[in-house]
Amino acid sequence: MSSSPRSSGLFRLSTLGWTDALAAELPAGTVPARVARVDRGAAEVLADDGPRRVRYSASVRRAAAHDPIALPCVGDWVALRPLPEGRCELAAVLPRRTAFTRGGVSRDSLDGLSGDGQGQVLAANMDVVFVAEPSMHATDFADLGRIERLVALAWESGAQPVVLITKTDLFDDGLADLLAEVAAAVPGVEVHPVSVVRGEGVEIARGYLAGSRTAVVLGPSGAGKSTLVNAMAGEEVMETQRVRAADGRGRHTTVRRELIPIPGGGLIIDTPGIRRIGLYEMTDGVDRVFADIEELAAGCRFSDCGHRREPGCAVLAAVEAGELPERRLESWYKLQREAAWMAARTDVRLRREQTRQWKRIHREMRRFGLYRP
Ligand SMILES: Nc1nc2c(ncn2[C@@H]2O[C@H](COP(=O)(O)OP(=O)(O)OP(=O)(O)O)[C@@H](O)[C@H]2O)c(=O)[nH]1
Ligand SMILES: [Zn+2]
Repeated sequence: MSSSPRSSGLFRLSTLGWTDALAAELPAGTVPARVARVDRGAAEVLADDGPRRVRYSASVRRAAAHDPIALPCVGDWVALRPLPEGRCELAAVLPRRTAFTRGGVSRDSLDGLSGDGQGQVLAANMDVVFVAEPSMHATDFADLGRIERLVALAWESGAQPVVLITKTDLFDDGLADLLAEVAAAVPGVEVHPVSVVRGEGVEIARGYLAGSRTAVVLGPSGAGKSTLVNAMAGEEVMETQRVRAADGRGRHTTVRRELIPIPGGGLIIDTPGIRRIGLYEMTDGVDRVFADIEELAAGCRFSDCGHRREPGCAVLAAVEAGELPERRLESWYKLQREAAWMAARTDVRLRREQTRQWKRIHREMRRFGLYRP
């Protein structure tokens, strides 16, 4: 991989977000690149000399088989190791500064909760998480519960959450009320109306990328994520309204997840709409979304108040007084339950993992004649 002065590789890398801190993590004999897209066992990366498709090294594949979190994902900085004939392999994923991780989804589900305790990283090393929620979706208004869930995950990612209420041109009346309701659902988070049709909010969204910052856009299918990314990039970079040729049902959906450099600076990651997004391991993501309720709870008579029927409950009093929507209280219960369930699953998974490792060690000891039960 030559980096002639003409191609000014370092300049190119810095526009992709490369920093000295990252340079310190780069293993000897490798060169850096940023993942623009992943598919089975290979990634498209942006290196100093342009895009390339690279396969995963054996050690990356092994790590990923052990824990899917270790799989390269869009936004990752990776180390490429040169191979013969000018090819190279993806030899390592550099430590992630931030990561948006959702709980794994499996077939078994319990009480409406599903997951196997494993996570999937949807995007890494972003500074901002845009939570895109349509103001109108079919006949429904913006889903506040979905916003709360995605913002909790966004806080947990380590990046700054920003809510974008999209397609506001479809909304005649009451937009200001809706925006106020959304703002109340995510205290401390900036909320902006966006209409690509009217060209509203696009510049505000672009402003978050100033200084080679990276943002990811997450939200349900049809939220207008790709349309917004196109407007920000000023060109048709994502396929929108793509008709599925095979069955002709006319469903449009983004099939590729991509890291897109924005003219004028910054990068944006588009993601396919996800129907159900489970919580992953939570530290304070849920607490931050419900900071207002946490604050109210400090005023409950009992310090272990469950806010269900206890006397002197300040949370229930706020619901009674119409200061706290009951919907929001229910949403808090639900996300707390899910976070606790996920934590329990993670514990089970870790224990199982340890047992597996012990069994392997015992097997090997036996093989080498070191272990006699
Ligand atoms: N009225 C209106 N329609 C919009 C706006 N933005 C996007 N749309 C339309 O909404 C539909 C979905 O837009 P997309 O950009 O494909 O949505 P997406 O969120 O990327 O969807 P997935 O790729 O399935 O996740 C398309 O028909 C767009 O033309 C907007 O600001 N106003
Ligand atoms: Zn209480």
